[in-house]
Amino acid sequence: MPNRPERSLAQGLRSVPAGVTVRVSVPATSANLGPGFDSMGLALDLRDDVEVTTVDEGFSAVVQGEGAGTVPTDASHLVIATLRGYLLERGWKVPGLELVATNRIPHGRGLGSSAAAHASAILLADALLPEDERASAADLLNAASHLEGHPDNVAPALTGGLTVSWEEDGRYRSSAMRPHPAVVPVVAIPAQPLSTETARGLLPSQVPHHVAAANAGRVGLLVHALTQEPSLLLAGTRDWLHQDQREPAMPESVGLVRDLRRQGLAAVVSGAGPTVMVLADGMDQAGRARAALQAGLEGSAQPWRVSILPVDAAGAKVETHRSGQPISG
Ligand SMILES: Nc1ncnc2c1ncn2[C@@H]1O[C@H](COP(=O)(O)OP(=O)(O)OP(=O)(O)O)[C@@H](O)[C@H]1O
Ligand SMILES: N[C@@H](CCO)C(=O)O
Repeated sequence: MPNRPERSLAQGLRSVPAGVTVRVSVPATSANLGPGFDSMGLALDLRDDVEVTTVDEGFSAVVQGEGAGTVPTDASHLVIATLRGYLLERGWKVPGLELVATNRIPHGRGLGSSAAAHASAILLADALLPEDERASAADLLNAASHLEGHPDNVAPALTGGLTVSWEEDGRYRSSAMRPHPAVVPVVAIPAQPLSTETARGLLPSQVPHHVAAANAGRVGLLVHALTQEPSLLLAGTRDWLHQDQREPAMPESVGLVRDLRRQGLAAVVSGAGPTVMVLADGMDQAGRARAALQAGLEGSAQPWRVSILPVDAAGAKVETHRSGQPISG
């Protein structure tokens, strides 16, 4: 059978043959959405496209767009390293890879760039395997979430739309919903990044019971507001668990969120920040949110990109091409 992998007796690993091309396209995501820390996420219409081709030897990456000139272009590239690690866990290896990434998701801004990279790697690795070796969607979500450390970005990156994720007995799971069509995300993305690791380091290990209870109530309301009644988004996005605690690392963003909320706009810190996102109720409010963001950022010492970033409903897309055969979805 053409392209059938051969067993490597030396390591007991099977090898993906050279000449296989796989492409993946994964959307940006905004996690937390206010009170849903490490559980809620929304896919946004901005994509990273990654293509890998298996070759006889060597690992190299060509990176265009976001991260070009800063991320590694050798075997330590996040997608290449993650892809190889996952294949190894599955009992496979790849002799060499050429990767071409067209990145549009800015790094370290709270828009799920690392989750998109982890999801891309797992999907690409899975697509390189023969069909009878492929994992289920639930297993792919679990694997990518473990790499990320939490599932809130990975889940919407895979399924699109709005997701609620949870962990049970060491396994990550997720449920996807369709957001109400009136919900329009508006983002303000600063030039200066903030690593998720730094932002997580500012969180307390414990919170009072009444704080946890208040946040839990707002998450329930948030799901209702996002899917049924967007007029409740301001109340539904109220958080006490993480945004204020992270203010020292992103004072401008947290100050802007407060200012916008006082104006009646459902503003949140996107993911671990420092991007600020307003979940607007309809296009008129989205226009007001954009103007309010621009006004609030006048005089900032750094440039910000303010734009409407619609919800992505499609999630990740994968295409495979096996030596000479047409690309298949
Ligand atoms: N497409 C990519 N290719 C290579 N490395 C990447 C890619 N995307 C992210 N990274 C790595 O991940 C880092 C950013 O991850 P980090 O978790 O700090 O922020 P984020 O994922 O953009 O934001 P958040 O998790 O808050 O949504 C980058 O600095 C880079 O090292
Ligand atoms: N829930 C995560 C999202 C960023 O990866 C956080 O806020 O730290």
